[in-house]
Amino acid sequence: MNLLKRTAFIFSEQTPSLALGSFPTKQISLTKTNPPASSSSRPRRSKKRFANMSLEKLMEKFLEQSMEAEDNFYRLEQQRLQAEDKRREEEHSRELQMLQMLGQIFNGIRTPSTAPQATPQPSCIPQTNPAVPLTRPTFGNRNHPPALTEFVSRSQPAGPGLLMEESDAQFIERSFSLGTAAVDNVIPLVRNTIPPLTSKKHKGQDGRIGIIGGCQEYTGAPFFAAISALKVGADLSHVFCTKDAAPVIKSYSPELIVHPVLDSPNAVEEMEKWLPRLHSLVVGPGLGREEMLLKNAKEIIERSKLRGIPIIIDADGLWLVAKEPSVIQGYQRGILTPNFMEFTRLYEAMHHEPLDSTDHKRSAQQLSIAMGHLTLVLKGEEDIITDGKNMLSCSQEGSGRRCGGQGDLLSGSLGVFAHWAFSSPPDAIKGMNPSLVAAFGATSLTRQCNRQAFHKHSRSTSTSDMIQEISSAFKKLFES
Ligand SMILES: NC(=O)C1=CN([C@@H]2O[C@H](COP(=O)(O)OP(=O)(O)OC[C@H]3O[C@@H](n4cnc5c(N)ncnc54)[C@H](OP(=O)(O)O)[C@@H]3O)[C@@H](O)[C@H]2O)[C@@H](O)CC1
Ligand SMILES: Nc1ncnc2c1ncn2[C@@H]1O[C@H](COP(=O)(O)OP(=O)(O)OP(=O)(O)O)[C@@H](O)[C@H]1O
Repeated sequence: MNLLKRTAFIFSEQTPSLALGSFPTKQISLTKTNPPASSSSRPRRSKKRFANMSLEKLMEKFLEQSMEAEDNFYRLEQQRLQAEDKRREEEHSRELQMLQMLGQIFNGIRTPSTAPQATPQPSCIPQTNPAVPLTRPTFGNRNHPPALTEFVSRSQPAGPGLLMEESDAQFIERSFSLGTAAVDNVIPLVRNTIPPLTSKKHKGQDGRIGIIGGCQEYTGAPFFAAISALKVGADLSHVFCTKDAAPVIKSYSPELIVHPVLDSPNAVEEMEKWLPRLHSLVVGPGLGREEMLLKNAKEIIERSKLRGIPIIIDADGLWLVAKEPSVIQGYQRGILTPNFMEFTRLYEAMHHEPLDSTDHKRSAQQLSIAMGHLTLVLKGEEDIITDGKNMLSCSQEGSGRRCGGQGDLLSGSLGVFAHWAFSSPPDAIKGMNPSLVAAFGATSLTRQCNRQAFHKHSRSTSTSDMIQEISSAFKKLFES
């Protein structure tokens, strides 16, 4: 009723056409109607009721028409999005065809007589070797080299069974840790990957991140990952979770786009529709270990690999990898982020022998190599980051507080850093593996958030407190 009174006030203060835009002025005249001559003799109350009744009708009509207008708007918007999707897919498939042709030409130049002829491929399903990253759109205001340059410079063979420059044993012996020096050496590279904030860009360009996870038991983990991605600088954050987890996750934040599809009968198709729009995928936070959910997650990983999307695998996603390493093995845009427990499980699954826990760096390197030089982030007192050839260690000061969910903050942020790093030209990161740079950015940030939050909340520090620190920790590390 208060709303009605307020509306009546607004209408009566303005001209009809200003008050209701395109709504017929006839209706407005209701509010302007002068009371009948005899009204002065009526009791004051009934006059009020009469006025209210007119307003109710007016409001009803108003609401009806605005709902109609809204419906029209959404219908048109949906048509626009569909057309946009189609355009992008065609563009994407043209780009892939071009890359495949260039790849063939390039192979032909390197080994003219022995290179096998690639069989023609359907335009929209690239058969690109997953070890060869696909180019992705670069940031608006940078003079990036053309796609060919990036393709050629990053198409060094790597992965299981592929040629490598040194033997695996040599890699291990040659391993190095940058220790504290890494902070000085790698942070500037992380900075170089961060897209500048300009008025020239549109929503989505700085990152559209997908999180696969969220089930009946775990709704916090995908939320932490998705909101962290937004806070780090992604424009849009999508969560693909089960039907019953969706309303819960939505209720935590209106800023997340939540798809209740992970347990639907056509889950994979539902999620795949979104892949062309996603820049990176984080698989595992709060996924759970139910067979059907793991199967859907596996299938979506396979389809994302075909599109060259950076894939971060954490938590229950690592459970899946321990059972079926081939799902991600050798994919050069894959990053695993195990805690020690998850690391041990993976190591033992790959090596079929107990982990020698005296030398974490060596074990991490061995596991990365066994996984086809996948980047591995072994979290702990010191975060060990390795792709089997190079090793970084992040010892940014954190705190002694180990509340659950910190790993989710890490994997969500890594989704964004990975997109930025893979979209940067090689010279911005001095030819370093983009996964390593991204992982270093995300671990430094997580630990800095932990430190800052602990400073304020000490033993009560929770992951939500850490997420509140993302903005200032980010500024401190990368923008000052
Ligand atoms: N709010 C939410 O919704 C949150 C939900 N989450 C979600 O929960 C799901 C399951 O994830 P998880 O990590 O609890 O499962 P799992 O790997 O079986 O570990 C279980 C046991 O392993 C041990 N352990 C753990 N870390 C260790 C270490 N560093 N070093 C050594 N041991 C270690 C420890 O054993 P204990 O100490 O009890 O002997 C622990 O109890 C997953 O989807 C995740 O995303 C979380 O993200 C948190 C916030
Ligand atoms: N002992 C430690 N000292 C300092 N930082 C640590 C320590 N252990 C973990 N961390 C940091 O905490 C973050 C999360 O690691 P953690 O091992 O808690 O992950 P997790 O168990 O996968 O988390 P989650 O609770 O989300 O599942 C990492 O950035 C890591 O650097």
